[in-house]
Amino acid sequence: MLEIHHLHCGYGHRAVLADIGFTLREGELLCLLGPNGVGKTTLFKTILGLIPRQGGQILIDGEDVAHWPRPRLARWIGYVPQAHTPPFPFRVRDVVAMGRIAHHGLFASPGAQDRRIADAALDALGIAALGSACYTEISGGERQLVLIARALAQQPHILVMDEPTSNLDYGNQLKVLAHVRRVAVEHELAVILTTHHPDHALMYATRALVLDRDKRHAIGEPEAVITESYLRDTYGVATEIHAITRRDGRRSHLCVPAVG
Ligand SMILES: Nc1ncnc2c1ncn2[C@@H]1O[C@H](COP(=O)(O)OP(=O)(O)OP(=O)(O)O)[C@@H](O)[C@H]1O
Repeated sequence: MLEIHHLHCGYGHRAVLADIGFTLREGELLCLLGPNGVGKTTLFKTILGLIPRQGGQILIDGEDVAHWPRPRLARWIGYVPQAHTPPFPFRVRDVVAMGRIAHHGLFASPGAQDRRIADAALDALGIAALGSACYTEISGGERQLVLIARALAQQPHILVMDEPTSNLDYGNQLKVLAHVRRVAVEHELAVILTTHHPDHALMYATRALVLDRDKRHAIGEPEAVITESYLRDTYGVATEIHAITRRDGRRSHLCVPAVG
């Protein structure tokens, strides 16, 4: 669904990432891991057309998006930004309904069906009770959940999420990742998200894309690319990655610090 070929990203003459390539298929959840400042958000902004690419191709459904008008791109890609400073004190329910703008245009009011979709997104994330609250008066974690609900209400084909769990409590981190994973499978949504937690990728991702300090990248099954040597070389910490069998019999991998 999304194909990235030899993509070069950066700001003006400043190169940040070079020669990035990967594909993202429907139903997939791709986790992007890499150290602070390596260029994860820059990659997302380039895919979203928020900054011009420095080279390469970004194809959606086989077509280069270089000259796509913004509304067409918005019908395909939903975005959950890293941080969001609310400009106006909208009600939470209205912020989520804004996700429907991609389908009807900026000046159309959301209809009953749009309201139902927005309310269902709030409900699915366990924040239906916040619907009437003022967006500027809820906590950072609640705001993050609202932005995720807005992106899901948009019903895009591709969902790009920049550290969607960074402000969430432990329970909400797991609930959001499990929900997004489920939506990806059930609605053939292609998801790419950044996280700083190897376990998020090991537990929930279908594939992982890892960037090292030299900005080289590797993509593959999470346990194939998130290795003890990658974590040691990239983050300077010793870890152990263990294969586990869960009580329901499913196999998984977990990363634990190797305490010296
Ligand atoms: N608007 C900008 N103009 C110029 N350089 C920028 C701009 N925004 C970010 N950068 C630089 O681009 C590099 C990559 O930043 P980016 O935000 O993409 O990193 P990141 O991997 O998302 O980091 P983090 O994990 O800390 O969120 C950094 O060196 C940063 O200083």
